[in-house]
Amino acid sequence: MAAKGDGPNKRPSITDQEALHFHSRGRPGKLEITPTKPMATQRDLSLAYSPGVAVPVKAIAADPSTVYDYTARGNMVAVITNGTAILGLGNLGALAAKPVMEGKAVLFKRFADVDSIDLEVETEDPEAFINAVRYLGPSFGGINLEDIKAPECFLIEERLRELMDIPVFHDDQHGTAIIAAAGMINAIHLTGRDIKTTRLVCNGAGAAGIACLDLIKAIGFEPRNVILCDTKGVVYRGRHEGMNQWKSAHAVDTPLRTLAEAMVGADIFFGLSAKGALTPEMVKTMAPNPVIFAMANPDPEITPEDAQKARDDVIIATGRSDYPNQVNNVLGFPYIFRGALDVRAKTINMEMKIAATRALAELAREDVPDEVASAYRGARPRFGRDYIIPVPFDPRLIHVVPIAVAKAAMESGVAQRPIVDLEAYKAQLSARRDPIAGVMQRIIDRVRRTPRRVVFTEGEEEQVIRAAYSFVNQGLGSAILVGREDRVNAVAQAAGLDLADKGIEIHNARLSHRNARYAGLLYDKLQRRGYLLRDCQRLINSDRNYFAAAMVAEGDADAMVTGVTRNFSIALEEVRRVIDDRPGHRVAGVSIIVVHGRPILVADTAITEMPDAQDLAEIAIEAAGVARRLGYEPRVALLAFSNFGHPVGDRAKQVQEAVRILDSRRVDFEYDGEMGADVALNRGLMAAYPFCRLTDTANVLVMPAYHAAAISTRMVQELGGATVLGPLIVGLEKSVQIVSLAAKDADIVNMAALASFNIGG
Ligand SMILES: NC(=O)C1=CN([C@@H]2O[C@H](COP(=O)(O)OP(=O)(O)OC[C@H]3O[C@@H](n4cnc5c(N)ncnc54)[C@H](OP(=O)(O)O)[C@@H]3O)[C@@H](O)[C@H]2O)C=CC1
Ligand SMILES: CC(=O)C(=O)O
Ligand SMILES: [Mg+2]
Repeated sequence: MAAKGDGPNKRPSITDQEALHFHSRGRPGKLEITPTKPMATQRDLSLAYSPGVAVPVKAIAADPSTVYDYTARGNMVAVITNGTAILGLGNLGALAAKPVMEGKAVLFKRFADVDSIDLEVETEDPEAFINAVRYLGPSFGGINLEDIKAPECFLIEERLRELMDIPVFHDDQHGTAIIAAAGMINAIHLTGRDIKTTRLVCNGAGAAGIACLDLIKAIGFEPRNVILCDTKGVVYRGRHEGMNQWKSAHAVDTPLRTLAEAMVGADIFFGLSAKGALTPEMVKTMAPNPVIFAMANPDPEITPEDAQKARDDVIIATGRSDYPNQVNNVLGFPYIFRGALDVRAKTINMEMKIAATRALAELAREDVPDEVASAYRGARPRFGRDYIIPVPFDPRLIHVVPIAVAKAAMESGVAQRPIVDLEAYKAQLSARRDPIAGVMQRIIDRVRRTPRRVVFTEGEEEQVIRAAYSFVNQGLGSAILVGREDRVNAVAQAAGLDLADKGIEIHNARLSHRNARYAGLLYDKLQRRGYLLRDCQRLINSDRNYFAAAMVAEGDADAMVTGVTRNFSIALEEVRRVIDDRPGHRVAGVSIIVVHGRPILVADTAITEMPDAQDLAEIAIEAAGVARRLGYEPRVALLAFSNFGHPVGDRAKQVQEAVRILDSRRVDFEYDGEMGADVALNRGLMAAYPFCRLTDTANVLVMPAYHAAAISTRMVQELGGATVLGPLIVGLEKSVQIVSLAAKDADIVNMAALASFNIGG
């Protein structure tokens, strides 16, 4: 299993020992169950369990459809196997299948927020297996059958589909077929073939092989051009040995008898059989520009190295994540079930499978975001021989494939709960994958309605150019890039982006006719701080932060985004030399932390190192203002290490004083303190202080000092799986946001949207 290499498209090294350690470290295995409701108090217990639980029981008994309102059924899929065809390792039994099934369950969650549990059923008797599964229907919204060998898998799936009123989907059949067909559509396109005349050989006549042939024929392959092989060779009409009805359906009239004979002149090879089944000699006999999908796991029918050694014109895909072109059902099952569950589809039919296939094929042809480039270890993939199918880490999959599947379910009449507003559905889907997306969506909607001019300061950086392009392309506003025109255009061109087409302006700070005006503005501000006019001219000419900030200060742009080439504090210092604080406001940093879909604002995460009581009160007011602008009614907790006077400490006294200042200022939002973070965020603990003025857990946390704020936000990000947006700068007269040095194009777009939303104003 060891693999070697580094750099783009090279195989990372994984040893057997690392794989075992990965599975055994910490809590053994890969998944655990987390409750979605609080279980802290006696009252919680009474609601969740007896007596409260009796109420939904009766409601469901009276109206079964309410099970989706009161239980987790609607988002719960069972991954079920008997372990008779574990990957390409063969029949190793139900117990040995558990790591793969746990893996499928976590992929469901990771990629599509579908909850899932693995069930390993110890029987090879199809009837016993069917009975074990059929009665589990009430527990689940869908059944994902996995690694059950052919031909029993066909019988089992067919019977369960008849018996159960929820989607039953054998992933190795249909998941594999969908991904393979999507990759194949693109490979055919790239090699200029016609689907009607393309010749395909499929080695492996089991679950995956048979389903692949069913699907490719449904999308246009001529049956006479498709040859199926198994351990006995070609499946020809009239063959008796090792046959079954599913193989017979794909048998052809042919004198060919062996895989080697079938491969002569073949355009495409599908390998769904076993390691090493395809030899370099066979590859040499294929048609020009041959396409090889060696999909056996974990070891393919032929390695890409051997295939490429045999033919330099080959397009090769495998089922593995450590080579380019991973044709693996992980691209399908999470998203297909997502779409099916969301419309409460009765089944997953051919129309839904074809819709998923086409959506995946089309997505691979689009420009890819930075997140995909990182998954490819920095080498941004472009549609072509080494990128015919999206990568599993593509963040667009979650809002592309489920929508296609859901629409097809609605159009083919199997959706029990059709979705009317597909745009809103798309936003919900994005939020499942990226918690910040939910918070951002309302901002994006507002920004779209009042588009602004945003200056992207570091205009020669590729991720900034991509962000500016995407900002305009999404209809969020217009973009100005600061940089040398020839450099900006060269980077844009290499990235395949036409800036002129989007009306994106480029301003070279050194050559701009506005320089004198901007230098005058800066001189007005800095002349009594030791700066000469010529110093100001030099700063405007040579430093993009000064130039862009002056542009915003002078009203030539509405907002500014910077930060990918300079440290946060340095960039902020430069901006503040040009842009004043907003009168009556305080400049502060507010971060948005999202954990389990719950957004919490934390301040001050950027500016005042050791705030006094007055500072803390002002920070609370700014942070509450941000919460309101984001659409949340603020409940502000002023934090300390103590709770309402105990234990006593100097910092705590500052916080108590800040609360008194807020009292005297009669602010119009809920606040209280001092309290610990646990009391602020846990209703049960807060209940121990019945005089606490917050009506519910806090959604704004004011930290006693910048250190505590910065340390705790980074800790929850690293240890607690939280997503953090910001710090957002608030309290400046003009809107400026500073991204982190590692910001990707999507992060920069988010910050540009926040800057346009005037979060900083
Ligand atoms: N990349 C992906 O996403 C996926 C890959 N796969 C891979 O496909 C393979 C088959 O899986 P699955 O269909 O579930 O398994 P099955 O047990 O249902 O079927 C296996 C099939 O492969 C055939 N076969 C086995 N060895 C050879 C060989 N050396 N030459 C020709 N045919 C052979 C068997 O032939 P016979 O009928 O004569 O016994 C049988 O038809 C596995 O390697 C699996 O990892 C499966 C699902 C998804
Ligand atoms: C990927 C997968 O499901 C298999 O190889 O069986
Ligand atoms: Mg499988």
